Order: sequence, then C-alpha cells, then structure tokens
Amino acid sequence: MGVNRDNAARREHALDAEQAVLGSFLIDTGIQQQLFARVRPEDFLSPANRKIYTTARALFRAGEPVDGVTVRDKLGQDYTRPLMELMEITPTSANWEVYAAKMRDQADHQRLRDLAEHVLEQPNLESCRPYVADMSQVLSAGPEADSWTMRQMADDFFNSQDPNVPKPKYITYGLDVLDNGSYTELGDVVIIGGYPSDGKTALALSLAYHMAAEYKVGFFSLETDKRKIRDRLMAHIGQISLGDIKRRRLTDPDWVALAAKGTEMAKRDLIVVQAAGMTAPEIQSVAQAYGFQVILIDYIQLVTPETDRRAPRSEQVAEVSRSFHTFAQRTGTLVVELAQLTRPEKGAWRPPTMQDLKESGQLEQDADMIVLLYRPDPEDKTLDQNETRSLKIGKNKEGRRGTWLLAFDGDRQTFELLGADGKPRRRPSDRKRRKRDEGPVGQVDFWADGGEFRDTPWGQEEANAK
Ligand SMILES: Nc1ncnc2c1ncn2[C@@H]1O[C@H](COP(=O)(O)OP(=O)(O)OP(=O)(O)O)[C@@H](O)[C@H]1O
Repeated sequence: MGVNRDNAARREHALDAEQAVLGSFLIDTGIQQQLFARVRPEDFLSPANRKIYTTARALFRAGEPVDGVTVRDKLGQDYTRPLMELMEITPTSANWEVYAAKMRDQADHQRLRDLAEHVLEQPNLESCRPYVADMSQVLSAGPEADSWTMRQMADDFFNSQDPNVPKPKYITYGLDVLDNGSYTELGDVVIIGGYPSDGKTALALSLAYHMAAEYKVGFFSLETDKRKIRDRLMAHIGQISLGDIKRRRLTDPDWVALAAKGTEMAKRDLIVVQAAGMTAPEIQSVAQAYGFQVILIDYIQLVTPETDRRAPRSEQVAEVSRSFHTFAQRTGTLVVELAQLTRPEKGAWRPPTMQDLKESGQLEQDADMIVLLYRPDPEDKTLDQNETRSLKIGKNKEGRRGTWLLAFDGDRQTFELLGADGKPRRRPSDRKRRKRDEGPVGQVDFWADGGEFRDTPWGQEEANAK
C-alpha cells in the first residue's frame, strides 16, 4: 500500500512539473529556443503532455510561431481546453528550468526502475548486461549541457598546440586515400553509400579488420548471415579464393596462407553481431555492453525504426540516423553506417551523389564523412565493371573531397588503389592467375602503402565547398 501511495505521489509531482514546463513555453516565446533544446520528449511521463510538447517542438523546428492557437490548430479542437488550462495555471515562466530538471529526474528514475525490473526477470548474468549498460547510460547522462566559454576555449586551444602534448589520434582505415585525407575520430559518424552488390559489405569488412588491430570493433550485420561474413573475411585475410572456400576446394598453400595469419587474427578485436530486426537503441545497448569503440552497421536502412510505423519512411530513417549521431557523440564511439543509394531514373549513367542516400537527407546531415562506392560508367570500355570501383569522398567535414579509382578483387574481397599509371598496383586477375604452388601471398597491407595523399592523375580532387 505504502509503495503504491509513493508511486501515485511521485507521478502527481511529475505531472505538475510537466504542466509547468508546457505552460512556460506557451506564455513566453523568449525561452522556447533553450527549452526545446534542453527538454527531451521522453522526459514526459504523460502521453498527452508528450504529444503537446512534440507538436510544439516540431512547429518551432519548422520555423513556425508556437503559441496556444498554433499548437491547438495542429492537435485539433479537443486540445483547446487543456491548452487554455495550461496557460491559466502557469503564473510565470521564470522557473521552467527547475521544473525541467525535476521532470528529467523523474523520467530517469522511472527508466531505472523499468530496467531494474527487466534485470530481475533475466535468467543469467550475460542477459543482464544490456540492461545494466542502459542503466549506467541513464546515470551518466548529466542534466546540464556541456558548455565552453570563449576564454576556456582559447586556453584549451593553446594547451592543445603545446609540442609536449601528444598529437591527436585520427582513425586509420587501412586505405591510404582515407588515412591521409580525413581526420575522423572516435565519436564521429561515417557513411559508406553504394548501390546493392557494389561492394559496401566487402569494403566495410576490410575496414573493420584493419581497425580491429587498434580498437574494439563490432560489426552489426542486419542482412548477411554470419557464416557468409566469416567466409568473406577469411578470403580477405588469407588472400584466398572465396569461390574455392564456397566449394570447399582449398589447397595446401591456401591453408598455409591462412595459418600464417593466425597470430595476426588473434590480435584483432573484432566481433560480428547478427543484428537482423534490431532497433537503434538495441544495437547501442549491445555496443555498450561489449564496450565497442567502433561499430559498423550493415546497413542503416535495415535498422528497425522505433517511431510510429505509419510515419513516412524518410522520418523513420531520420530518427535512426539522429539516434546514432547522438550515440556516437555521447559515448565517443565511431559509428560507420553502410547505406543504400537510390538508383537514378532510367537514362544516362551518372556518378552517385550524397542526395542519392536512400530515404533520408538526415543521413547526409548527421555524417562527418561520406564515402560513395560505385561501379564505373558502363560506357567507359577502358574500365572493367567487375574489377574496378570508384571511391568518392563526398563529404569530409575536416578534410578534402575527391574521387579515386580502386581495383576490386571480388574473389578475395579486396580493394586496392590504382597506381599512377592507371593500373592496379597488382592486378586482381594477376592474383587470380597466381600459381597454386607459389605458396601464400605475402602481402597483408591490402591498401596501406603509407604514401602521401597527393593530387594525382588518378585521383581528381574537388574544391571542398563546405
Ligand atoms: N567469388 C567471387 N568472385 C568474384 N566476385 C565476387 C565473388 N563473391 C562475391 N563477389 C563480388 O563481391 C561483391 C560483394 O558485394 P557486397 O555484398 O559487399 O555489396 P553490398 O554493396 O554490401 O551489397 P548489398 O547492399 O546488396 O549487401 C559483389 O560485387 C560480388 O559480385
């Protein structure tokens, strides 16, 4: 009985705070910008209050005025009375921040209680982990925005340039055009866009394997079966034929090649997660539970949206995109999202652009770097459709953009930058022709040649407009 009374009192208290926050922005337009940036929809325990809030915030974000009339127009006549009451019972907007903090506390407390209930239902320690990770996430999210004054910024800048301070560490991908021309760090979002079957998964697996030498990497596969991932990785790592793996025709030299990579493989911290049907928060919980520093999502449009299923597809994808953007920043995780591109209307071939990212412009907005991978122009008879790919850096917030030609060896799931002579440094077909008795291919550095990022005849750079 006592517990129920406590719950009821807590709820009543929370609803008072919600009404005070809603009333505040309805009577005072001056606080709206700050309030809409600080108050999260999930802080409202009452669905009706949350609806008023999200409607008003959507109006504000669309640049529309927000007051009792405009919000009522969006919500319908049924809300006339509740909106009027909200304005009547709010004497001042001066205390909105106190009420917003109360709401946040209440909502976080409720979330913890819900998660604790889930923990109690779990049969073993392992299945508790995602919930405990979520609990620590709730507890670590501070209510205050992380702000920096100009003075603090200047001080920090001078300190950061001190020669005694270790240089910043940027992510290396094992692909020289990315390694030398981008400055992505943990906490960023990178998109690899491509049409189906153009090699996004192959490229992402190679990047994941490379990054796993330094970071704890999680590869979330929403589409490809983990055994297929395994075969592709082994073809890539051992530089052996994927076709031979499929047909179980591996020879002694192939086994030797794989065995030679045993020590290297053991040191790579790469975990493949079968993630079909997962939502963004579910992926994020698993990522936190495993402590991944880098996650790759194959592919983003397959992540199950949490929003209303009847909402337009673009809104659903936008929600997923924003969720990963916030997650990357909040947890300092590098998020690499694979994304499908919409094929252009029938007609002449054209290289894809960032606007072709399927179903959402939000993806483009949330990314720090966007890489597009595609087959060359079919009319260009000098380039083989199967063995060549273009790699375009379409968005590079802190670096240069450009387009490069790569040789793609599908049978070994390996990409290689084309040489200055316009030919692959090692032609895929040469590799295929390699005699079986030649033994293992010694080369591991499937892209990294450590060379300088240059304006080369085979890479055309574009002026970075942004
Ligand atoms: N044994 C093989 N020999 C040659 N090429 C192969 C072989 N196996 C697969 N490939 C090629 O590898 C590529 C694999 O594409 P991948 O699945 O990585 O593309 P994707 O962009 O992720 O596509 P999707 O979005 O449909 O998953 C394809 O171009 C395929 O033709």
